Amino acid sequence: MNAPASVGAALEGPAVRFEGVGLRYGAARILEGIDLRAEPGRIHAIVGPNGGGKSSLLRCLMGQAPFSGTIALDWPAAPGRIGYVPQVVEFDRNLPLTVTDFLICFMARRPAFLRPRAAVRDRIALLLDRVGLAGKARRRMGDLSGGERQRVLLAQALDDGHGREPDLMVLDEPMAALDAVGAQVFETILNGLRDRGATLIWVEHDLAAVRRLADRVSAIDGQLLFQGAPQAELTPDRVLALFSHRRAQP
Ligand SMILES: Nc1ncnc2c1ncn2[C@@H]1O[C@H](COP(=O)(O)OP(=O)(O)OP(=O)(O)O)[C@@H](O)[C@H]1O
Repeated sequence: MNAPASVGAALEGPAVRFEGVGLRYGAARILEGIDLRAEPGRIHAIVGPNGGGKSSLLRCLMGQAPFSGTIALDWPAAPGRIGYVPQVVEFDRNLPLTVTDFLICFMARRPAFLRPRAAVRDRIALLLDRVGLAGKARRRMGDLSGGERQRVLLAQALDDGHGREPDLMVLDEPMAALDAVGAQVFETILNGLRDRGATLIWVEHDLAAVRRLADRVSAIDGQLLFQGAPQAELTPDRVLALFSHRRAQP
């Protein structure tokens, strides 16, 4: 089987600017005054305590939450491709939706009950192999383990429907259920995208992984608490302060 031409091709990530971003749900102030800038060819991690607003910030970026302030994508040329790995997607065990059906919905832009074209089937096989799920194409989504489901969510973000990888990759705790091999697969994919020029914005709780992989980290708990290089910023004192931070109540 031939790999799509874009595997290994250069990517053109945008600079992503968040300026004074705020988010309220009714009276609840979820985010306030968030300023950060993610650069192409860099992995930008976002860390912070549960309920600190990390997923909400990604939802603002993806146009899924009514934020105030500015979020701008400065593409180097024409707007490129965006991949999004959400935190969780639940599937009913009785839903007759296989891994292949699920991926077809994203990649073929046509109903899953229509047989996919051979080229799409080949790309799905390639993607599943890449995330370590070869042989699971016919498994029902509801029957997958948590880690297997996370690998499928990663796979769907790696192909825009035309065999092209994302220039901007947005990931919400993609490693939460991965085993050691899955984490290794994930790290290889992340590093590969970064090395070829993608912009990566990555919400993560595993601070050791952030120190290992990220070029920059922003710590948020409703507001931006600190940001910079992970090795310099994620000191034991800073981490303790971050996770014992008490947010001001609205
Ligand atoms: N649609 C909504 N309506 C009201 N409150 C919401 C809504 N979505 C999120 N919240 C609240 O916003 C806050 C931030 O949630 P969010 O999921 O962004 O946090 P997080 O930092 O990603 O947390 P975790 O680390 O647990 O994943 C939480 O208190 C949550 O209850």
